[in-house]
Amino acid sequence: MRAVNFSLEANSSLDRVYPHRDNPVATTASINIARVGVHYRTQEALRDVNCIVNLGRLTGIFGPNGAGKSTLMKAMLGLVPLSSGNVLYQGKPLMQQLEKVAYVPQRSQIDWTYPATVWDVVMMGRVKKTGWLRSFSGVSRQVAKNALERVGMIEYRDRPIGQLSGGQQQRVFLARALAQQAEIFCFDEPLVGIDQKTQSVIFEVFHELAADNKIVLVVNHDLGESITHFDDLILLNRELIATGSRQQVLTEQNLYSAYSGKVMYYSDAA
Ligand SMILES: Nc1ncnc2c1ncn2[C@@H]1O[C@H](COP(=O)(O)OP(=O)(O)OP(=O)(O)O)[C@@H](O)[C@H]1O
Repeated sequence: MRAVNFSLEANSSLDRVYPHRDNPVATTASINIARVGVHYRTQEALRDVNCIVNLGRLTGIFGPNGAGKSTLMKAMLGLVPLSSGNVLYQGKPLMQQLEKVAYVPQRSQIDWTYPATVWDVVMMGRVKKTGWLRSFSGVSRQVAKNALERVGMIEYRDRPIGQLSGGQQQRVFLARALAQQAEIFCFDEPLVGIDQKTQSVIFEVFHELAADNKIVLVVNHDLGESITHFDDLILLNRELIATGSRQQVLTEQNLYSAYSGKVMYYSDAA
């Protein structure tokens, strides 16, 4: 596994644990999630969530099953309605800037029987730049080719997506996200049901995107070693339990609060 830099932020831990509430540290380039609540009919899925997603950081949304992780991501992107609060990016509602977002939903929400090749799927990532009725430019084709090469899937370009393994399918959707040339990358459970090679490729790309000053937000539930890849965490259980750098969030107390009891997690503390 690659070496991970565990340096702590300059801010004090209290500043970072609830940054939005008490010590706003958001820059205009961050995503600022303020007092977000979501209801599904009468059921409250999220209550009063306040946090910041910083650019240039790999941020994970963690929490137990049913904690509202996917709901938070969907609410940010307008895929489920907010019952309270707002989500701003660069000081303006994120929902009015969705052309800046690449979103990869959970595998279970994708129709793998859809008759599309790997190439078709990645070119769909260019539609926002090109428009539906325009033919794709040479630039778009080159961007798509580069993206497929980046994830090691170029030789599968003519393969129907339904004929790929889970890991290969995830890499194709990662390539589609790259082809979008977005500012904000949102992935819902990209590590579920994938092989080790795909996991390595995914994290390499995530780190490259963060190093390129993109916002990279990932819903994940695995508290194993892969958690060490994340710079910042948002720990949820229907409400915000903690947020900040990974080291600040991964405390026994926070995990106890989120998981209602003792939980095993990977610790990189010395
Ligand atoms: N479309 C929906 N209609 C009604 N309830 C929903 C809907 N989507 C999610 N829920 C409920 O909202 C709560 C939060 O769900 P969500 O999928 O956001 O959690 P999660 O943390 O992503 O869970 P998991 O790790 O199991 O995917 C759950 O109780 C879930 O059953």
